Amino acid sequence: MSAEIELRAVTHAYRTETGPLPVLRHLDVKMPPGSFTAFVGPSGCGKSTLTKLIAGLMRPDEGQVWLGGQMVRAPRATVGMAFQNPVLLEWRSILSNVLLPLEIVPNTLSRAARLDRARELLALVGLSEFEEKRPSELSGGMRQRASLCRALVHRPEVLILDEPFGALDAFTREDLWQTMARLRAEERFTAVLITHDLRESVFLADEIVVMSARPATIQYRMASRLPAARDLDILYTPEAVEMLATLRRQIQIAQGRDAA
Ligand SMILES: Nc1ncnc2c1ncn2[C@@H]1O[C@H](COP(=O)(O)OP(=O)(O)OP(=O)(O)O)[C@@H](O)[C@H]1O
Repeated sequence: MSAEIELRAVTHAYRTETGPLPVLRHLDVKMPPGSFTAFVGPSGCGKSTLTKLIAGLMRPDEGQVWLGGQMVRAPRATVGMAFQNPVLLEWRSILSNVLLPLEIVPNTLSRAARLDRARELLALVGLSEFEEKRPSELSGGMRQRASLCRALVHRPEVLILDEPFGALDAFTREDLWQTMARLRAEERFTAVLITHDLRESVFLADEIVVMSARPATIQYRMASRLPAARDLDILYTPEAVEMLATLRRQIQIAQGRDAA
C-alpha cells in the first residue's frame, strides 16, 4: 500500500536564541500514492525540516501534513526513512539490522515470515551473501543498501530519503540509483527524496520540486518527461539534458545567482 502525501500551507520557523528563524513558508504540494518526488534547493533552505514534518517528528507552526487522508500529528509506523549516514548497529548482523523495525513496529508476522521478508529485500539489493556480516565489514554502498532494506522491511506506505546517497562516490551512487529504481518497481511506497544531485533527481523522480532559499517556498515544479522504465543511459538523452539545464537554472535563481 502506498499513501498520498499532502502538504497544506505548511509554514514553520525554529525558535532560536536570536528569535524565530522562518524556514518553510506556505508549502502546498500533493504527492499521489506511489509517486516519487524529489526536493532540491539551496543548502539550508529547509529540506530536512520538511522530511521531519512529513515523518511526524515535528509539527508545523501553521498548515498541515496529511498522509493517506489522515492528518499527521505524531511519528508513524507507516513511514520508512533512510539518511546519508546509515546508522546500522555494529553489534547486530546485517540481517538482524534489517529485521529491527519488525521488532519495534507492531505486526503479526511469525519469525519465519520476518526472516523471509528481510531476505527478500536483501536479495533485491544484492546483499544475500552478506546477511551474517557486521556493518563494519561492508562498504559504504553496501551499508546504504542494507539501510534501504531496513527502511522498507515493514512495508511502509511512505519512504523518506534524506540524501541517502550523498556520502558515496559517483560510481557507487549510480549503482544505488539503480538499486532504488529496482526497489521501487518491486515495492509499493510513495517516495520523498531530498538531494543536492540534480542528475539523481532526474533519474529517480516523477516530479522534481525546486525550493527557494530560506524561508523556502515552492519555486518551481517539473514533471518528469522520461519514461517510467529507466537505465543510466537515459541521463544522456536530450529530454534528460534539457530537464537538467532547466533545473540548474532554477537552482541558480534560488541561490540568487541569476536575475532571470
Ligand atoms: N533544531 C533546529 N533549531 C534551530 N535551527 C535549526 C534547527 N534545525 C535546522 N535549523 C536551521 O534551519 C535551517 C534549515 O535547516 P534544514 O536542515 O532543514 O535545511 P536543508 O535544506 O536540509 O540543509 P542542507 O541542504 O544544508 O542539508 C538551517 O538554517 C538550519 O540551521
